[in-house]
Amino acid sequence: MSKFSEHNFKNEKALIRVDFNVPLDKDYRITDDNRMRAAVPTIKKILNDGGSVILMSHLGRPKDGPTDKYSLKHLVHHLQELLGDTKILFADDCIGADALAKSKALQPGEVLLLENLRFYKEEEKGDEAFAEKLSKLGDVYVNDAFGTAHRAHASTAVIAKFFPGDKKMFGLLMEAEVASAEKVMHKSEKPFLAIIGGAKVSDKILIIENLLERATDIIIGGGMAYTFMKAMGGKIGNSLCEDDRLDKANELLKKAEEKGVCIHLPADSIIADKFDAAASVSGALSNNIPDGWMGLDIGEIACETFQKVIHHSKTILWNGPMGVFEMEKFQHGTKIIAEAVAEATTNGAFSLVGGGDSVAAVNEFKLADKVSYVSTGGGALLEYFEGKILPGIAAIQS
Ligand SMILES: Nc1ncnc2c1ncn2[C@@H]1O[C@H](COP(=O)(O)OP(=O)(O)O)[C@@H](O)[C@H]1O
Ligand SMILES: O=C(OP(=O)(O)O)[C@H](O)COP(=O)(O)O
Repeated sequence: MSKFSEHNFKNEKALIRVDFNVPLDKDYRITDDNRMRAAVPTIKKILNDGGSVILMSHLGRPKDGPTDKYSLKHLVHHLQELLGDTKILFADDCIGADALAKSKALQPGEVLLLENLRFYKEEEKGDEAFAEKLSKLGDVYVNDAFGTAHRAHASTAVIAKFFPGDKKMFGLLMEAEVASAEKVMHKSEKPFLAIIGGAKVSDKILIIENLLERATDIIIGGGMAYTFMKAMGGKIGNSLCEDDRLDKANELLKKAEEKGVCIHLPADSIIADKFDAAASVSGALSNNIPDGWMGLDIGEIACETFQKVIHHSKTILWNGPMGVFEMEKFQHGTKIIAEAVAEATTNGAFSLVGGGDSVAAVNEFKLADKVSYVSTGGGALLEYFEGKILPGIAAIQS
């Protein structure tokens, strides 16, 4: 494995796996370009060295080969805006004669964007022959797709074997993602707090289990808190609950006690009479929610308790909102937690925020630059903190 910043790309064609899997509206306008912007420093360093760049990515989950809806051609215009004067070409296939000819003719300072890798089923299958064909397009392989690092696909993992050790490396984004995730996972200064929220316990069981080995405190908020509340004998009305996970919730609580990890659940909640922005709203203890009502945000007591825990922590990992923050009436808790994490960061804590909704929340509250690191990974970051080896990382590090 070679170090990106030490590599001189002059006259080289760098084949970069990026994660340009960005959300598009019905008119193909990009509604969140974070992942594209995050790849720009890597692209610019190569161009500034006098190299050229071939970008490959997936977009969405196309099932039936080439589909206009999932074409990366919709991204060319925005990429041009992000890269200014740089000449950008598009190949309407990611392998084959046209892609090969365009990559061969690419001049230093130019960028070639390839069509969606997932138009070939071989990509997701991790097909070796397909990976080898992709590898022919560049002299150096750069993996900058942290958002897709949990996939053992042809372009994210298998392709690495077709490049020698000094011609495969992480890009700047991947380096930063891996460094901040490793800092939290393996070098966390204590007290280490994990804030886990969002809708479903089932999505977060493995991460909680793994964090029980490392964290000092775990705050559990959002819809998933009510499964824990019910498991402890509470009355949760119509709040979100996964009845098939009640035993698991109890098991996690017991394990936490045995390991001396302090689990913090929201003592009180903002409750609503329906899941609707126009619902009637009231407050209740989270273990005594009246029938017909549901907890959609954490309450004031919970906010205060959680703020205190956040302020005395030195390492903070945050994944998942505290309530239905998409509706204004239920975003208070998530906002308070975001502000507390930002304050703790100002006071010296290291904070890592990841997951689509938590990142959307810190962006909405304009706090993204007040936390230590905002990850571009959703599933990838979760799997990392579940303790899994991410194929996209392993393929470069091995
Ligand atoms: N109390 C709640 N009841 C129902 N849904 C909730 C509640 N709290 C949070 N949610 C929902 O959880 C979703 C986010 O969960 P999740 O996808 O796990 O987070 P992330 O993307 O940050 O990992 C949001 O759409 C939010 O509205
Ligand atoms: O958006 C992505 O993951 P995420 O929704 O977990 O953040 C990545 O681009 C991976 O996409 P995939 O889940 O279709 O493999």
